[in-house]
Amino acid sequence: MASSGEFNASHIQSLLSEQTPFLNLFFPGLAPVTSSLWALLTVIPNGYGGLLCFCGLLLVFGKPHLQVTMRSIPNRHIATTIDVPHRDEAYDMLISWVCAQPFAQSARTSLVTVNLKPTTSGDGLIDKKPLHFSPCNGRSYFWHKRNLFIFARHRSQEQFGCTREEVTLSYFGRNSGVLRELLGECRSHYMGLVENKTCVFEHENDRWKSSRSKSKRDAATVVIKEHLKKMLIDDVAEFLDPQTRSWYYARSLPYQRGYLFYGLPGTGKSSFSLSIAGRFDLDLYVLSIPSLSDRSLKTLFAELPQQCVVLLEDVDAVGLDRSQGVITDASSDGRPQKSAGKVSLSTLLNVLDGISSSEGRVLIMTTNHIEHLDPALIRPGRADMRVEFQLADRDMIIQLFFFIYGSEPSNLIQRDGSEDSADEDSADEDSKVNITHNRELRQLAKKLAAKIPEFEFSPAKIMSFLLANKHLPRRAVADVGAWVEKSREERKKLSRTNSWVLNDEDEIDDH
Ligand SMILES: Nc1ncnc2c1ncn2[C@@H]1O[C@H](COP(=O)(O)OP(=O)(O)OP(=O)(O)O)[C@@H](O)[C@H]1O
Repeated sequence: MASSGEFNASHIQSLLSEQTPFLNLFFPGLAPVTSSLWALLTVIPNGYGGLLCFCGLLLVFGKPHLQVTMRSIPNRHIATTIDVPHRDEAYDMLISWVCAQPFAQSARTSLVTVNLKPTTSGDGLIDKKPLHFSPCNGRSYFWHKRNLFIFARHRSQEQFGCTREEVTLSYFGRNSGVLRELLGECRSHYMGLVENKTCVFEHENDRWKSSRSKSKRDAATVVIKEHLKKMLIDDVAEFLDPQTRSWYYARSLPYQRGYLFYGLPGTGKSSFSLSIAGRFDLDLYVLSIPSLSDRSLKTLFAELPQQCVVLLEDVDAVGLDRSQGVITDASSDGRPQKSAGKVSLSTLLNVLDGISSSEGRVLIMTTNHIEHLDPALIRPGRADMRVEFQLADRDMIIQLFFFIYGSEPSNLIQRDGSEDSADEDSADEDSKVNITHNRELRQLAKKLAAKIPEFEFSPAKIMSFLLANKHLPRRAVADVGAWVEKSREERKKLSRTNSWVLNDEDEIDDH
């Protein structure tokens, strides 16, 4: 009579032999390996040993699948998760908070980035190229307010070299309020970082991407005619007033306002747009028409938030033809030229008026060539105000001088000498030095303005000259005559080169 041990061994042996074809089903192509392994198993007399080997094999071959399952169990049944889209500002909020946490410093796989905003340290000094480490390609566990969280981030390379990123935040528990609270904390942290800054968004692959946060630009730092500056700021303030919003809604009018800033390059159109966004604490969304297609323009406009400033640069680069799929546009010299995949006028007009246009939008279009714009683009409703940004006149030159060399209010320049002497009589020693300094600055400013011809140079050009002498106002005044001559020479040379290029192009076209 066979012992029970023998019976069990032979029973298990036969059982296992029956599994071989079944195993081949799971590991196709590995028949030689699996059959010899089973042969090995079947000669093991002890059934438990065989079972152990079976489990071991399962572990070896099924490990990847097992890992995924084990990982997804807590996610599905124990944890609460929030996905954070890569291109949304919520992502910046989360990442900037994560970077500041101790667990981010000790993560085994990190992503290091330079210049993640902002770059100013606590004491107000610029922290040059700070490094930021954030956990990457994996999961990081961290405790926060007695809850265990998982920060998971996976970066992968997509087509055309784009990086795709998936970020999730989970916590072990079923109360989604905990995650929302943490994200609220991330938001407060981020808002603290961007306080007194203007968030600038640019486009990347048809999506908005927060590109940088810039210190708010004070309107006083952009030198344009005072009455124009005041008119524009008052107009935007009035538009953004909640009462105006109700007024628009009551009449079912689209709550939008458009401006056209035109003028030569370097006259402050973009700078003033930035200062408007900063003044009203709005984000700035920058679109450059030459780098867009019809499709991307539509997508980007559809994704604009409710209240923001949209800066549409170089609108003269839009197609001249109103039809879809336009093939002509205006070149910088004004002559139509062939182009492909550019924004057509009809698409631009549609997105400006379309239902996808955001409410409370302040649209600023800029151009160097107002004469090339289709009247439809700049009619009231699309461009409610048209403002010319001019080359520097005497007043602006003096303002630029004080902007660089001192904080003297520009209206002091208008005073006559008698007020100076009255000031001087009542001043103590320290302020006497200041008054003498101010008086000298005023005289230097007037001299400089007398040497630069009005309406010939852009504020940007004069600014760059003054910046080259930023601590030397007297030298600036002494050198300005030579600078004017040199700049004129350069301009002549440039226009000669341009006309050669144009003539050459004409000849090529004729052939
Ligand atoms: N009116 C101005 N007051 C102060 N700074 C100015 C002014 N105009 C230009 N600048 C300076 O010159 C540089 C270029 O100015 P900005 O980009 O605003 O000019 P723009 O008119 O928008 O030029 P473009 O038409 O080429 O886009 C900036 O650094 C800005 O600070």
